[in-house]
Amino acid sequence: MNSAAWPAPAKINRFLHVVGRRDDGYHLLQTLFQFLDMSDWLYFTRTTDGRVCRVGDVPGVSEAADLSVRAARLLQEATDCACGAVIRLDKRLPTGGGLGGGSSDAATTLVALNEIWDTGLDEDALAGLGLRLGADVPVFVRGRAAWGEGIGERLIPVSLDEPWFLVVDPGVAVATARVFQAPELTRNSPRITISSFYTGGVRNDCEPIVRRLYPEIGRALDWLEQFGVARLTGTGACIFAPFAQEHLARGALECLPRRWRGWVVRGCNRSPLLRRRRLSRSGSASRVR
Ligand SMILES: C[C@@](CO)(OP(=O)(O)O)[C@H](O)COP(=O)(O)OP(=O)(O)OC[C@H]1O[C@@H](n2ccc(N)nc2=O)[C@H](O)[C@@H]1O
Ligand SMILES: Nc1ncnc2c1ncn2[C@@H]1O[C@H](COP(=O)(O)OP(=O)(O)O)[C@@H](O)[C@H]1O
Repeated sequence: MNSAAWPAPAKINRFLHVVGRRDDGYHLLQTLFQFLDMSDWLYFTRTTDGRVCRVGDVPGVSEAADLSVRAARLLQEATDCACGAVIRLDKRLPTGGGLGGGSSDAATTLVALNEIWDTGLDEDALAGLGLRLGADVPVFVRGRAAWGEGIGERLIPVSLDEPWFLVVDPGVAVATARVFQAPELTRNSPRITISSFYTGGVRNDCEPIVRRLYPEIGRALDWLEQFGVARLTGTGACIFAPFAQEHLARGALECLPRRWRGWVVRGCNRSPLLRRRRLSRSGSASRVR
């Protein structure tokens, strides 16, 4: 039995610029990923029958589509592993919220089952497998706050300030593909260097599109802006604003209109998963099929 709890933390995009587009339609980004001390929780039981299944309901996510189940099957195939797993997902992060919950569930599954099944892949191999499941999965596998380029898979670890954040969920599910398909999306933001982040010349290029497609998110941004710089994470729906001290963020949370949900959480440069995992140093990417 391996039923210990594994965290699948949230991420935010401290900023997000769209700097181009690949031939396959995917957008080239510049972004800063940071983790939040706020997680889904996953429980794994190793079995010997080779089956991967999920127990329990996850609202809006069928077992077959669940990225944790798909990640387990991918790891199994890639390593010819004969083991199976029963997966239980305690879903805490809003789905389609721009907090990367599904991608994080996939990354935690890859990292946890690599350990539980003893499949011996190293971090690069796991990140490569993760990329097949989604653009955001590699940063969760690596677990370090990062400057991201490409579609988010070219990652340079960074050490950012770790403020408290008030994160607000306006209760709308955003379809990432719909935002990226919008004709008026800015796709040619000039490339910047990391120092621009600290001098304040950054934004989230998806925000004007999201405000138009999902007016409730615009209303939430306007509300949060009274406390400081409010920004969308990823393609939304969640938004965040930093606070220098926890009590200031909690004071703002107390004023939150009742129709929205909010959390006061700490930004972290090392993800809760990184603290939990024990990656094999001798693992070999050559074991990936
Ligand atoms: C935009 C970001 C920023 O962190 O965040 P979210 O708001 O989704 O969390 C991510 O890059 C999202 O990553 P992820 O959620 O894994 O996206 P994927 O499943 O790979 O892609 C969903 C769809 O969005 C579009 N897409 C996604 C990423 C990207 N760089 N360019 C795109 O054009 C594609 O149409 C793709 O089919
Ligand atoms: N375990 C999962 N948790 C959440 N969403 C999942 C999961 N597996 C698949 N999905 C799908 O992934 C999509 C993106 O979900 P999520 O990662 O929560 O949001 P975002 O990409 O906006 O940060 C959802 O529309 C959902 O259908």
